[in-house]
Amino acid sequence: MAPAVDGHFAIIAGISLSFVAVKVLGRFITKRQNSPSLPPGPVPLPLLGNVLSIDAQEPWLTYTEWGAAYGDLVFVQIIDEKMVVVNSQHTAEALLDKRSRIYSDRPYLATLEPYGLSINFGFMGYGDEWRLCRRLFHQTFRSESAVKFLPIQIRRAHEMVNNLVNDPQHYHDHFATFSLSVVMSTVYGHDASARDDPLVQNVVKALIPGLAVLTPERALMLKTFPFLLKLPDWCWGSSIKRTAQSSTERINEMANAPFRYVQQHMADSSILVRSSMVAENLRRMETQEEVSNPAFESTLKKAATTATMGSYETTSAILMVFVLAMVLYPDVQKRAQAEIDSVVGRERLPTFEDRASLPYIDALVRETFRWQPIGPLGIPHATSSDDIYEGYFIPKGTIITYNTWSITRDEKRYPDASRFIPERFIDVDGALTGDDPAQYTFGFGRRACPGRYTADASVWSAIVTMLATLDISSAKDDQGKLISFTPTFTTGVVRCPAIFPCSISARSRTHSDLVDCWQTAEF
Ligand code: HEM
Repeated sequence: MAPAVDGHFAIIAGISLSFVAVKVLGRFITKRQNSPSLPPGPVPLPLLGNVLSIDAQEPWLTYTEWGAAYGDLVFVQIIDEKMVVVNSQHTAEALLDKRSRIYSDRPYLATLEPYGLSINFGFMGYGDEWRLCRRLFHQTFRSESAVKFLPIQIRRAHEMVNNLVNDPQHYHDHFATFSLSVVMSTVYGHDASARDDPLVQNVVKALIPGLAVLTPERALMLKTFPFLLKLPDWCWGSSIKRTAQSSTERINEMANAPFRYVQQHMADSSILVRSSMVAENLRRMETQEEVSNPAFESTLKKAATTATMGSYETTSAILMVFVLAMVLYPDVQKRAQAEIDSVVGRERLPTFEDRASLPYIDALVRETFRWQPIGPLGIPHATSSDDIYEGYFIPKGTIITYNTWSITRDEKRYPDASRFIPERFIDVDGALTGDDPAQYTFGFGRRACPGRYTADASVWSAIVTMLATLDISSAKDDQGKLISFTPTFTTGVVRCPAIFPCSISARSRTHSDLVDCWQTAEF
């Protein structure tokens, strides 16, 4: 009988197991059916994902094409990384602004630590240290505080025009000096000399090679082969380690030298210390015992260095875009100069008090930010937990790339989008429209650019002063023939027009006299 019992038992057990298996399978299938899927996207290859389909030089062009094929949200697999590309302002706001609790992290970059770039809080993960850096930064650069820098910005713009008239060939260098001299004043109270300033040179020495290594390929290489940073000096391939070490040394010097400058000035009672982000916070640190000094000092140094890094390439790249537009669209330049002449006259230079009466200049500034965005993909965010948006599953740790380029190329919003047309921001009454590209060119949510008010004022003061005093046009060769060129752009953290031939000169005798006045004026 025993075998019969066993047989029954086996049958019952079999039926039960099958029942459980069917139940589990049923649940799995229902879950698969009900569970949200990843956003649509191109089919990935095994191991490599979609890497080979992406334009390596201008990835935003590929993402814009995919946006047209798959919609606002596109899922992309890059080797073992998940990425979601956001192709519209509306969806970027819905995720990065309205759900900023989830979408404010940054992806891990294997290049940051070894090259000394982790000092930049713009690349830090979302956490307490980032929060403290951002708070210190915000105190100095929020819109109400940033107004106190306006006189410095105007003064530096005058100095820049002076440099441009005297040495027009090196226009790009003068833009870089302008952008760094503004940030050096605001952050360290340092009045940089117009040329060859040692603190400015430290920045250029550190950042030109430092930012160049911030490419996704370099980060991927170090993530995949971290031993490259540990190779002994005699070994082939150890140059990467040495480049990383020297980058770290240069960045440390760039961070420490201006900090020491403020501390030494504060210690010397005979020197009047200019108000600046670092001086104000060091003073506060002396009076607030509860602040842990070394930790606070290190955070302050990070916030200050990030301001320099955040300003360096961005402001000068926008001014390069402006000059390119003036060379290619001379009628725009004429209309802008006519507005300045009629509102400000030719006897004085524009100031911020004139800004509200110069709508065409503001439209031109907006178009400069839109026409050739200097950050076509901004800085990527990352999710810190799982999310579901409009039925799509976005897993924790996904890289979120918002495609600013595709927003600027939306033909419904910007007809003839590839042309430089400031009039698109002017309404029928001649006033500015409500469409301001600052809503998307400075990023989104809690990580949106905290330097945008200073950036906007620097760019406006530089552009209005150049338009008031200079003529910018195509360069001519020795025979007087126009030199034609096809604009090209650098790629890297910031997309900037590569140096192109152009002619920059004072608009008239009156204007060159004004330039001479600034040269001799006591500021
Ligand atoms: C033309 C000028 C500029 C443009 C177009 C620009 C644009 C941007 C963008 C797109 C981001 C990333 C935002 C995001 O992740 O959503 C960013 C971040 C940042 N920018 Fe700017 N920026 C400019 C100038 C400046 C200036 C002048 C400063 C400093 C005074 C600055 C400081 C920063 C900082 C600190 C961050 C990192 C914020 C964080 O991660 O919390 N930027 N900027």
